[in-house]
Formats: sequence, C-alpha cells, structure tokens
Amino acid sequence: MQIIYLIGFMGSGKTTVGRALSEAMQEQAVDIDVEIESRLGKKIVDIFQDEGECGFRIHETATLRSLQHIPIISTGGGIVERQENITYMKETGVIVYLKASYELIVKRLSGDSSRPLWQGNQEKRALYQRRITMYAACADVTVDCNKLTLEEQVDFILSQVKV
Ligand SMILES: Nc1ncnc2c1ncn2[C@@H]1O[C@H](COP(=O)(O)OP(=O)(O)OP(=O)(O)O)[C@@H](O)[C@H]1O
Ligand SMILES: O=C(O)C1=C[C@@H](O)[C@@H](O)[C@H](O)C1
Ligand SMILES: [Mg+2]
Repeated sequence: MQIIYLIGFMGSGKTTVGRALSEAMQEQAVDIDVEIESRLGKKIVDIFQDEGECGFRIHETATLRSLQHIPIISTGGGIVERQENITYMKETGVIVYLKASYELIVKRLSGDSSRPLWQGNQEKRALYQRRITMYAACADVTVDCNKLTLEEQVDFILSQVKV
C-alpha cells in the first residue's frame, strides 16, 4: 500500500486536507500531531514545555513509524527536520507537499496559541524560508494552496496519486 503523506508548513492545511481526502477516498486518515497528543494525553504546547522540541521530535518519529496500516497521514510541520523521517516516507509512500505562501500562513494562524513554534517572538519568516526548501526537496507532488480551493486540492491529489 502506498501511503499518502501530507507535508507542509504550519497552517498549510495538512490536517484539513487529510480529513477531506479521507472522506473522498473513504479511507482512514491519521494526523500525527493529534495521535501524539492522544497517546501522551497532553497538548503539544505542554510536550514542548516539558520535554523540549527534541523530546517532541522523538515522539513524532516513533508515531510516524507506527502507522504503516494507515493510507492517509497528515504530518506535523516539522516532520522534515529529521532526515530519517524523509527517508522513511519516501520508502513507504508518496509525499504530497501543500505549498502555501507566507502571507496565507500568517492570515490563517493569526491568534493561534496551539503551535509552540508560531508564537510572538519566534523567528517565523526565517523558519518558513528554511522549511520550504526542505519540503520542496522531498516532495513527489506539490499542491498550490494559494490557487486551489479545498475541493480542488483533493481532486488534484487524487489525480496525481495512484490509489
Ligand atoms: N483549503 C483551505 N481553505 C481555507 N482554510 C483552510 C484550508 N485549509 C486549512 N484551512 C484553515 O487553516 C488553518 C490551519 O489548517 P490546518 O490545521 O489544517 O493546518 P496544518 O497544516 O495541519 O497545521 P500544523 O502543521 O500546525 O498542524 C485552520 O484554521 C483551517 O481551517
Ligand atoms: O512546524 C513544526 O515544527 C510543528 C508543527 C506542528 O504541526 C506541530 O507538530 C508542532 O507544533 C511543531
Ligand atoms: Mg495539523
């Protein structure tokens, strides 16, 4: 089974598109952030607080590797921070990059307090610039989220991925 891995920056729509794809394909989808929170019984902000980003990344890799039977996986924005995650996703599925401009992300995440790397004094634009290079480098399919509606994004992914 080819797993569809949705990657992209915070707020690009991985969780939202994962749910919509799940409905369109009538297949199960799992969101790694949601899964980590449920397994640990803690919010991501609290995991960052208690264990640091490094601790969170360990849970993220372990969760990714535990989902082999799930056809649609929405990753967290930082999944590309570990090369081993990219290698694993390449080996087990197709990587779909939800590409969104910095301006669109800012608009979508204004007022958000659930993402520890998107808070007041963080270097947001620098993180965005560094990450978009990483997403583009490993993507098999790229979706233009600035141009396409949610429905069009789902149709485009289905047209590009053999299901
Ligand atoms: N296609 C879309 N059209 C309009 N709004 C959208 C779309 N996709 C996502 N959004 C909105 O943008 C916000 C962020 O979306 P979502 O939580 O799916 O992003 P994410 O990529 O999963 O972020 P993270 O990496 O932090 O988990 C939400 O408020 C969601 O409703
Ligand atoms: O971009 C990131 O590094 C993150 C994105 C979110 O999905 C969460 O996985 C967490 O907030 C870290
Ligand atoms: Mg998400």
